[in-house]
Amino acid sequence: MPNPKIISFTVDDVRFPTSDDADGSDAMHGSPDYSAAYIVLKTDSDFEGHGLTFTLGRGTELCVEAAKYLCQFIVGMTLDEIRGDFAGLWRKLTSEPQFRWVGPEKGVIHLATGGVINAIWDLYAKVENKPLWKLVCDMSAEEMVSCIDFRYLTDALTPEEAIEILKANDSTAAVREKEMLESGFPAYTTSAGWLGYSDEKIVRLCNEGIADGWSHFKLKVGDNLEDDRRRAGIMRNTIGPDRKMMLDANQRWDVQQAIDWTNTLAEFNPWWIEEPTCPDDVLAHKAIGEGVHPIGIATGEQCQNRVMFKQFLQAGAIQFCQIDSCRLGGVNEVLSVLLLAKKFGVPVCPHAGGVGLCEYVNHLIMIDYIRIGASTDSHVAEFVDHLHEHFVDPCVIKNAAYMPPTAAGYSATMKPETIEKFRFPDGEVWSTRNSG
Ligand SMILES: C[C@H](O)[C@@H](O)[C@@H](O)[C@H](O)C(=O)O
Repeated sequence: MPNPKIISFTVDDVRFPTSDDADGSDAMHGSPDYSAAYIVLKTDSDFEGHGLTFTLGRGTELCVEAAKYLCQFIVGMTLDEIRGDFAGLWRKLTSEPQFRWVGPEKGVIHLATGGVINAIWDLYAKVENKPLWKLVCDMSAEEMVSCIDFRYLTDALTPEEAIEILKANDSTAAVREKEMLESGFPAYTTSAGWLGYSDEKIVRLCNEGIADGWSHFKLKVGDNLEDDRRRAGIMRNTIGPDRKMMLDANQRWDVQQAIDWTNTLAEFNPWWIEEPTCPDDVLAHKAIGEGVHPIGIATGEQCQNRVMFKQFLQAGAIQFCQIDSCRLGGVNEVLSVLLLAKKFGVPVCPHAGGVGLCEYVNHLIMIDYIRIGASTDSHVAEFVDHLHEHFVDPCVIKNAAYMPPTAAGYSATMKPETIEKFRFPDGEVWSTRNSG
């Protein structure tokens, strides 16, 4: 097996201007420019590792600087050295004394950790000539668990319990892998329900979604209650009584407001309310859940790290666990949250509304289904239909299901022409705007 050594890196700020009809618009962020700090690890061979952060607009500048800082620590390391103690490297990066203070394990520095760690996984999978999901699914339970830093987790999950969870699924994993290769993992669409869309556009997109086989639709809410009642009614009427509708408030409310607003929309039979309040407030989610039952509580896209997820799960504060492939510190930390969710019996429904997130998530749901969660009951992964054309290995959706990626790596590689055109500030798209 080749053993490339990381010898240098580049980190670019790649930004996509908001689309005219406001794809991506929500109650807290408006219609942002989707962006990425795009990391390329270069080696002494032809192999490269590519990773990215999902960021909005100018926030990318901070992620670029943080990623450059972290990359310094892996230059000079061989892949064998990294995989020999992957949890050790993860601990080293997240515990770096000069930078730990600006986290720890949250915000810009943790987004950058995720980007760098995922670039290493991309390199690792390319060297093994496997898509990332297959690389991880082929690991023994012990190997997989050795990638995880269990610091701060052992009151809820020990390495021994994690190994037990994985081993209990071993004998049936091959059947699930075959099933994924044949029919894929169930997905839901957010693309019909952005806040900036007209009523007519919601109806048209829902009808197109139904024709394409979608059975789960998400609606952004939280800006104006009357508008939300009208829009939720339109979506429910268009998709009919049997398809699922989910609501997403992007952290807009305080506790009582969240309860009242959600209950006003209860007549439209939503399945979950997502991010009703501050993403760090475990007890508030618990209280909202009690106040809106039987509507479930979903959160995770801004859940900082495994420790926060641990508390949401321990407190019974969420009914849907929305891991985020870029917010968490890479595959290593994602694995720990998948295992925690399995232990607490909460379905994992990954967040993917961002650039590159669907491409990453496609691998993570395969790992969860084949080796960890092992169920599609109430498990459904987000799909957002824009910006996939910039990726060399874009996700594939068939009959409203994610199909397992087939190319080697972790699917974050962007097309060279995309980097050239959208790099900030000198790419064609931005230099023309800036001078205009
Ligand atoms: C700013 C982004 O578009 C978010 O609105 C998006 O990630 C969203 O919360 C989602 O659930 O997909």
